[in-house]
Amino acid sequence: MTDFTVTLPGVASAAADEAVRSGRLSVAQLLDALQHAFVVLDAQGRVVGYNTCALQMLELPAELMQRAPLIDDVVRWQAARGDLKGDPERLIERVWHHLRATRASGQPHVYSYTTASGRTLQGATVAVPGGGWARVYTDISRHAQALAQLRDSEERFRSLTELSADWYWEWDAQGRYTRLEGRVVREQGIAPTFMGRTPWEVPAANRPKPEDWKPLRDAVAQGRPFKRFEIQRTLPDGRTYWFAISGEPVRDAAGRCVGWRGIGRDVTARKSAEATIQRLAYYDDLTGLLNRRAFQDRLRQAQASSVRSGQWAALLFIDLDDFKDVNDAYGHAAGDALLRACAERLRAAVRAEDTVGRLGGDEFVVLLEDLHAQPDQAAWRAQHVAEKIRQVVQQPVVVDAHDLTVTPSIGITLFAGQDESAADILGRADLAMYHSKAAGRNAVQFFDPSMQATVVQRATLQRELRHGLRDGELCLYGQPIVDVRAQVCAQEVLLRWHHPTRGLVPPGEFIPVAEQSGLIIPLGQWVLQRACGLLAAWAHDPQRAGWTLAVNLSARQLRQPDFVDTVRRALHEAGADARRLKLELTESQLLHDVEDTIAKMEALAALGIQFALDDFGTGYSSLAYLKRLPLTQLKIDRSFVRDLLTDPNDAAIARTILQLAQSLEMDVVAEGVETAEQFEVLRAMGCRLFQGYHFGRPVPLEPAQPLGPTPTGFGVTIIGAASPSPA
Ligand SMILES: Nc1nc2c(ncn2[C@@H]2O[C@@H]3COP(=O)(O)O[C@H]4[C@@H](O)[C@H](n5cnc6c(=O)[nH]c(N)nc65)O[C@@H]4COP(=O)(O)O[C@H]3[C@H]2O)c(=O)[nH]1
Repeated sequence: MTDFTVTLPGVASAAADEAVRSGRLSVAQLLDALQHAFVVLDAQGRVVGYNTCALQMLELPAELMQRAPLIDDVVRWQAARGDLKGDPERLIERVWHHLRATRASGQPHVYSYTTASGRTLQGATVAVPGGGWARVYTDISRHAQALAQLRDSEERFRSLTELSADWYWEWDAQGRYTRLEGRVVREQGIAPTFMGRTPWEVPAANRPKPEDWKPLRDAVAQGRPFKRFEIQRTLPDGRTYWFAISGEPVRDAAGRCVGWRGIGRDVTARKSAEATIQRLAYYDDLTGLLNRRAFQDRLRQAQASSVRSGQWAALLFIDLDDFKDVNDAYGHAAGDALLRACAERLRAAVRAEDTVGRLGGDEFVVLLEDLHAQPDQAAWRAQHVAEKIRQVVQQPVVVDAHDLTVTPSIGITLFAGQDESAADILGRADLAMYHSKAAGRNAVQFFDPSMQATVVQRATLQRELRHGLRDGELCLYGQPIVDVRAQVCAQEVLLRWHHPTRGLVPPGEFIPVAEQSGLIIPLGQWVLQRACGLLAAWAHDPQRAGWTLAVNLSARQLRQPDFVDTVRRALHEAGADARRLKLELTESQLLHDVEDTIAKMEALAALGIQFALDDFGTGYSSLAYLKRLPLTQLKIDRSFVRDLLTDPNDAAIARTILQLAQSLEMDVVAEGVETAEQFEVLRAMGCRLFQGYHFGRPVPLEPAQPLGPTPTGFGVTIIGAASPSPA
């Protein structure tokens, strides 16, 4: 056995090199210490050197190696033991081929094999000067094992993604897909669309808006894991599918997020099952309307929201009269068709935000929310909708060439708040519906008798108002507006209705009825025409020629598309001076469709018409918005004037309005001035125009009355009787 004393530059440390050089450490010992096996062959391929590690690692018997065997014998021995697989003679041929190739090329030959005992060795053969070879072996069993495990795990992962509905994905740190794996990915052909893009860059049916992606993008931005983020996409073949992705950040050694990985799961089947369950659980199969359970839920929500909004809501209970007869006479299929037609008509008769349900059989329910803060106004609106429903339901439905007609009996109840159960409310509406049936069917009844009375009264009033307008029962009164010297400079037109049996009906009672029924349009037009007529007549009267005439406008009038033309025509036909006409609006009227309102006001202002803002201070006017309107006058609401002398708040409000008007270059009229003291205080505050009982109550404007002295002694001239008329 030869012991080598060679220097291996770069392999051993300088100290080891020194130790070897000085003979204190043999190369064999050094390689033993490094856990490398070392075998040296001479030019004939005979083993001329080896270290202890070679015997252990290669598991070669010392007797064999001490005989200085040919490499051929060692190979035969190893093949016989099963370390090397194949025919020994062919193996020997291969060994020699590599030995020669190594010498010819000067390059080492590196190879690995697994012994019969399961050890994986990596060998490197180098040609050494003088014609021999050195072979160094390293035991790489642990590394090979780890590699095999990794291969196994990759294999398992691959079959998992092949067999399951889940797929695997990886993103870079920006959330762009960098890897997609799995059968589903292949089958759905999504990889070309996804790769290199973030999920939010690929269109999704359920997330059309950028903010729909916020939860996912936040998780990515903050490096947080996320679970089951659901996305609905349309496949290239047009089918829709749903998937849910879950992921976690991948971090580098410093803990920085360098990317993401996770799984995507096809949840289409679950989604469609959920949709079916939802439909079955909440919707009526026949009509697609909400079923009883879902409707009761909505009713409870409506109760909660009425608490927040302070608005009344109504529940309408609709039962079809004699529906059973249709079923008996024409069969169930015809009955079903009729129910479906009714459902459609109900849906069409209400606003999109109202709720329609079917409780079963021929019983339908309609929920109307946010009707009004006042119960009687809410009742009136509910009645209006119920009447519309009554009309549409009784239209014939053609089924199998038969004209089928049913009439509805409708019960209404109003509710606000959560003091009663949804079942109670339903019960009340149901009871009211029975009253409708008892009252002869095809009718609408309220549960609450006083509500019923109000609604009936209003319906009567509406009918009578229509007749009253036709029969000349309405007339114009005027109330003077005076200046600081208490001289009349304008009049406000106030409508009066001389009812044949009820006497004088105040406008507060009939204007809302006229507004709701739409009668306000012809009524308002009539007022405008008469007012213009008056202005034209005054133009020839030196005492009144300088007066302006203020006319109240309703919100609905202003919303008429041809409103500007209507006013222009009224002025033109009467031959009145537009500069003498003032239109009074309230703040709430201006809130509706601001741009349209401004456009109309500007068109009218261009004709010379002036605008006053009535009841100022009681609404929500924003100053920025006030500045945009062509207003010339603010009217301080009489509620502030009433307690002016006793309530410092009201005084402060009045003063502020005056200052505000001054800065906006507008006039101010103080309304409801009833005493000389109020007049004095307001005058001292800088108010220049006044209106109120102190100067004159509203009195008939037509036919024109002779002017007379004022009873207040302020030198005010009023039109009409010398004594105040009832307002
Ligand atoms: N307590 C008190 N009240 C005073 C005093 N001075 C005047 N009033 C009353 O205050 C109301 C002023 O009219 P408004 O604020 O425009 O309020 C009007 C206006 O909004 C509406 N209205 C009247 N005529 C018409 C009209 O032709 N068209 C429209 N759309 N609405 C009208 O009806 C409302 C009520 O009118 P009226 O009952 O005539 O009531 C009038 C008038 O009689 C006072 O010193 N003390």
